[in-house]
Amino acid sequence: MASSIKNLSDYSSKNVKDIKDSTFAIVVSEWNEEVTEALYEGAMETLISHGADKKNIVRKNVPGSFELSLAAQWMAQEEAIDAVICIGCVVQGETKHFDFICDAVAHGITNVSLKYNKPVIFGVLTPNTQKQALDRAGGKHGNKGDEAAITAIKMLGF
Ligand SMILES: Nc1c(NC[C@H](O)[C@H](O)[C@H](O)CO)[nH]c(=O)[nH]c1=O
Ligand SMILES: CC(=O)[C@@H](O)COP(=O)(O)O
Repeated sequence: MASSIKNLSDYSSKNVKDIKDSTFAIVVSEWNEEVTEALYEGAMETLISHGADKKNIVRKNVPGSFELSLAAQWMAQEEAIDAVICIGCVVQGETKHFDFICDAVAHGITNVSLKYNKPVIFGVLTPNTQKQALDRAGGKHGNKGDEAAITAIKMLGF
């Protein structure tokens, strides 16, 4: 369902797990920093508003979204981490580079979650334009960071 129809920040909080003792790693890509910082803030606000303790949330930065998979693995292998949230924004350019990054990150993050048997959330925007990115980082279509955080919480309550 397109974000234009379902706002990324609209979700049900029914039966959400108590996460006061849950630990989260948030890995943030530095590419498109204006967007990824907004996504990070959305994810943090959502986790805290649902009862997460700031001392149980660790943030790590990576240069770009392509590096999210390895960083997610480094965090997921830590027994103390219950869930990993990956934050990035890959904007279509003139070449196929966009396709390779998006494909690598989607598959890489999925593989980490399956390997370590814990939620590793794909909080990565893949817009065609910077405007589409901003619309999904706290703009008219909500905040992908909110969606990523509530997804992590719901998966912990599976
Ligand atoms: N163009 C974007 C990139 N490119 C950088 C790659 O993610 C990677 O860091 C580089 O290829 C070296 O391995 N990254 C983004 O996150 N967003 C982009 O729009
Ligand atoms: C997703 C990218 O790496 C992209 O921004 C690079 O732009 P270009 O394809 O024009 O080199």
